Amino acid sequence: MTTLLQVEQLSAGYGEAVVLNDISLSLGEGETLALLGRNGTGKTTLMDTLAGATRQHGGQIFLGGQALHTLPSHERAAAGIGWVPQERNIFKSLTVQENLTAVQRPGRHWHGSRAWTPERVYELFPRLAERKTNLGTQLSGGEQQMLAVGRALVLNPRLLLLDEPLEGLAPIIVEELLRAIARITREEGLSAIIVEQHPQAILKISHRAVVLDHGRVVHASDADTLRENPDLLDSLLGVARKL
Ligand SMILES: Nc1ncnc2c1ncn2[C@@H]1O[C@H](COP(=O)(O)OP(=O)(O)OP(=O)(O)O)[C@@H](O)[C@H]1O
Repeated sequence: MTTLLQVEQLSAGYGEAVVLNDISLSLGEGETLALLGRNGTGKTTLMDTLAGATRQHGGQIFLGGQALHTLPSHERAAAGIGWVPQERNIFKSLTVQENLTAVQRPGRHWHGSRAWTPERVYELFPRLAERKTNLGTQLSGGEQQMLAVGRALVLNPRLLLLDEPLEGLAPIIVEELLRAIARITREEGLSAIIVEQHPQAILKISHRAVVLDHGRVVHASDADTLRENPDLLDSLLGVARKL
């Protein structure tokens, strides 16, 4: 398995405050990582740090062998990071179609995979196809999340970062998004890191799992180890909860 992402002794935070301490992890090409932990343990900070949106205090990040830690955020996007932050950064004053075409990088795709285009995004999310001419403000929360994922896909990333993509969505939309995420990752082989508060659904489609507590890695294994051992999962998240 070729290593896609290599994180070494990463520490980062906001201003002088250090939130992440000595984080090391790696992810293979085509693998999905479930990033777990109770509230406030640093999951979002880690995603933001990979995307270049925090203050890095130490350590290194490599994507496909290329050093990311020296690059500003927009150059990390060009290097292959597709970031879907918690706040779903879509352009609300543009239509669905404009949101997708504004950021599209049509010429780029990796390892012979099929390039993502707005048309492919519509095929993945038929609800968006019906809303092509709607403004971002006219979309439901679920549709906004689909559009946020679609915007990251048309950048044709090497690594997709999904921060709580299911948060606050109706069960039927959660099912649709989970199916789409499984298709993108499991079937199409796009590498991803997914932060989620409800771990079972994400562990089912992930290869690897990492649990954070107090900004440190307290568990790293294959996803099945945690999925098949709910007591271990509870104790990892439960221990964190008591602290
Ligand atoms: N912009 C910020 N400035 C300063 N501190 C912050 C900022 N954002 C988060 N923090 C702090 O960093 C720590 C980790 O927060 P983070 O949001 O990364 O955790 P999380 O595991 O993603 O939690 P959640 O599940 O609630 O999103 C917390 O102590 C939080 O207060």
